[in-house]
This record gives sequence, structure tokens and C-alpha cells, in this order.
Amino acid sequence: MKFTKMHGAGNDYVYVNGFVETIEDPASLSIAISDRHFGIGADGLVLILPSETSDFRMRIFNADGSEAEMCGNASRCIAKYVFDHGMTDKTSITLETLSGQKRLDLQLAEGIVTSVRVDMGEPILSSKQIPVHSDEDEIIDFPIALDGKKVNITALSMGNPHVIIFVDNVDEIDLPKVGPKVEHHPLFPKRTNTEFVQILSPDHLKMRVWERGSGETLACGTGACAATVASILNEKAERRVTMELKGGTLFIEWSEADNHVYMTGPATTVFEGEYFPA
Ligand SMILES: N[C@H](CCC[C@H](N)C(=O)O)C(=O)O
Repeated sequence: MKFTKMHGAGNDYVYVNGFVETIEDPASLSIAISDRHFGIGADGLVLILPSETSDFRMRIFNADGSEAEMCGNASRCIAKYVFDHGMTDKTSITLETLSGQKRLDLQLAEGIVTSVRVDMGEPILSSKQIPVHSDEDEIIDFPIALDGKKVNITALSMGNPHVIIFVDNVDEIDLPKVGPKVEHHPLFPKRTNTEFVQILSPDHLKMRVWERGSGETLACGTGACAATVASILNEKAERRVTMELKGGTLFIEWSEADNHVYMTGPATTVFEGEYFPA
């Protein structure tokens, strides 16, 4: 199976061209190829597929084989992939995902993709739609019991579920210990992604992320968007922020005009290869 290894701000996936390759069991394949010793090594698997409704369709699988509704970093990499492989000559591309159609705008310099801007759509604040098991309509600055302590969370969806916790210093978080406790907390029937956010200034945030199904990743595009929205809802940030992640920087705007969240960031091709299933 031919594949392309790409990353968006260090969030790395194996990309497979579904126009050429047929993948029978993508969940199992994602588990196998994500292994950083016995496989290719990645945060998961992304399939680029034909679509009836959009230019292309994305399916994204976490390293544990679970399929996610949306992936911000992978959306940018797909835009670069299809442009670089001559599968489109458009610089504004529509992408069908399990959380609806997204628009990707390529930014070029001398014909080379330098960054991609994704219209991530509207944040979803309704607890039922995130989903969160709660009688509250929205989960903003909401106390929960975590590891015997009271922690205030803000929860929302960018098509996939996110919990945001504000901390004084993200580098002091013991993510392998606390991340799974939030991911598997009984409040979240579909589990959740978790972002720990440090406010450096109202337009400059720093975050680390424990991703549902993949553990700590160096960046999370939907997570950066969710963290920005949560910071604004909690009156800690402005509408446009620079989001600093371990693997790079993303620029996020929650537009007052259309209530959409826009994410701009890099997309990098690392290598192409051939995978031989065991
Ligand atoms: N782990 C996420 C999917 C990947 C999202 C992330 N890598 C991004 O860039 O948005 C989930 O299960 O919802």
C-alpha cells in the first residue's frame, strides 16, 4: 500500500489515496501503521476519498482505530496533498467530513503551498450535541470531580468533542496521568479530547492536548479552535489568537460576523513510501 507521511504542526498522520488504494479495514490498519516501532509511526490514518457532495472526502482514524468526525491538521494536509498531486487545480477546495462540509483555502508562494486556511464552521456549545451527560444547556466554567479534586471545565464540539481546562503552566501538567482520566470520564459518552490552556496574553495562548484515541499529540487543530472559543467564552482572550503548541503555531479566529471559526497553519509532506501489511 502506497502512503504519504505528512504533519500539520507536528500532528502526524499516514495519508492514503483512496482513489488508488482500497482499504478494507481502516480501523485495524490505523492501529497497525500508527505503531512507532512495528508500523510506520503516526497519530493515525487519513483516507482521501471521492465525494458526491464536495471536491474530496476525508476519513480520519485515531491510533486506537476509532474514527473521528473531524481533524483540523489533517484537513490542511489534504489540501496540500491534492494540490501537489495534481488532483485539483483549485486553491479553494471543499472537503466532506463526518461533521459536514469544510472549505480549505490554499495559500501559495511561487506555486508552493505555504499554509492553508480552514473554515472549521460554527462551534457547538449545546451539551447534548457535544455530547456531555448533563442537565446544563452549556458547559462553561463548570466544576467536575477529577481525580478527587474539583476542576472547572469548558466543553464544546468542533464536530468532535473537546474539554478545555485553564492552567497556570501547561508544562507542569502530567498529561499521561490526567489525560486518560478526562478522556474516559463518565460525563462524556463518546469520550473527549482534552486541551490544557495557558493564557500568555489575550491574543497569545499556549496549549497541550491529550487526544481521544491518540494520547498526547504535538498539535490538534480542532483542539486549538475549541481552546480559542473556550478562552473567549471565559473572557480570557480576544477573537483572534496565536495558539502555541508543542509542534508549532496555529492562527485561530472566531469570527463575530458569521460565528465560524477559522484556522490557518502549515502542512508538511515528510516522505512517501510503501507499506507491507503483516
Ligand atoms: N483525536 C481526535 C481526531 C483528530 C483531531 C486532531 N488531530 C485535529 O487536528 O483536529 C478525535 O478523536 O476527535
